[in-house]
Amino acid sequence: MGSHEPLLSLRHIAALRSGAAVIHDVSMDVHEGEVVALLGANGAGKTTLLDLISGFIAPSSGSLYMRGESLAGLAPYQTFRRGVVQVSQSRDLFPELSVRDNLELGATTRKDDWSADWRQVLDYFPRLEERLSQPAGTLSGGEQQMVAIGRALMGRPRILLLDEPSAGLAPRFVDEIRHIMLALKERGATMLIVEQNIGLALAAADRYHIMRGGRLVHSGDKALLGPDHAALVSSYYL
Ligand SMILES: Nc1ncnc2c1ncn2[C@@H]1O[C@H](COP(=O)(O)OP(=O)(O)OP(=O)(O)O)[C@@H](O)[C@H]1O
Repeated sequence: MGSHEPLLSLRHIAALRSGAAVIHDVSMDVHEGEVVALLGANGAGKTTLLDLISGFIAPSSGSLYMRGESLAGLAPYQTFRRGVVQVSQSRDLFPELSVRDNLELGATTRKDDWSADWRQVLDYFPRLEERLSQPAGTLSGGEQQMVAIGRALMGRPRILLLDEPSAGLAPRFVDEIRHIMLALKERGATMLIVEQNIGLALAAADRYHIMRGGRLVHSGDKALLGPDHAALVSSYYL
């Protein structure tokens, strides 16, 4: 049980959706402070894998561990309390509630003082500070994504799962997402990032896995990828 024990560990995970096998024999580790990109075409199983880690779906076989403790049978709120925080593609904001209330919801289960995280989130996303009393539903898609990420950070995640944070966003918001990923990486955050934008996914990544048909078909170190990385990575999608 040294410091080399992974923060998150998946072993031979399989899963069904509506009775069909969609994840097959996936094993992977994410270490503390590591950023891992999960790549692959639509339908490869990336979201399902994040949902398995968060406890929204139970594996049909295999095991999941957080620091050596099994996550089997835990409900999503229990994995959340262990520090697994997912920002789903749908963002799941409360559109009628203010930006402030949406952000604070991320900290409701915390007993400690979260004021430093509040300050940090507003430093990351200054445009949210100007909109704190606005209903979240009135924000642009990019701003809503910032609220979703900010709310996740208010929970002080041990591992942040990001599902396609740039999907549908205008280029300037994609740049902001890149900036925030790099800033989080700089501060030692542990992240598993699903992203169709390969360049964005790899910007902060240490390692990557490519999924196809519910399996990991290729894995590697970002540092070993050459300048043609997008072509190389996408060649595994087909
Ligand atoms: N609720 C569901 N019921 C049945 N099948 C599903 C369900 N959700 C996903 N699937 C199927 O599971 C497989 C994996 O889907 P998943 O959404 O995990 O892929 P993905 O790689 O995240 O793709 P995308 O980028 O489109 O979200 C696909 O074949 C998909 O059709």
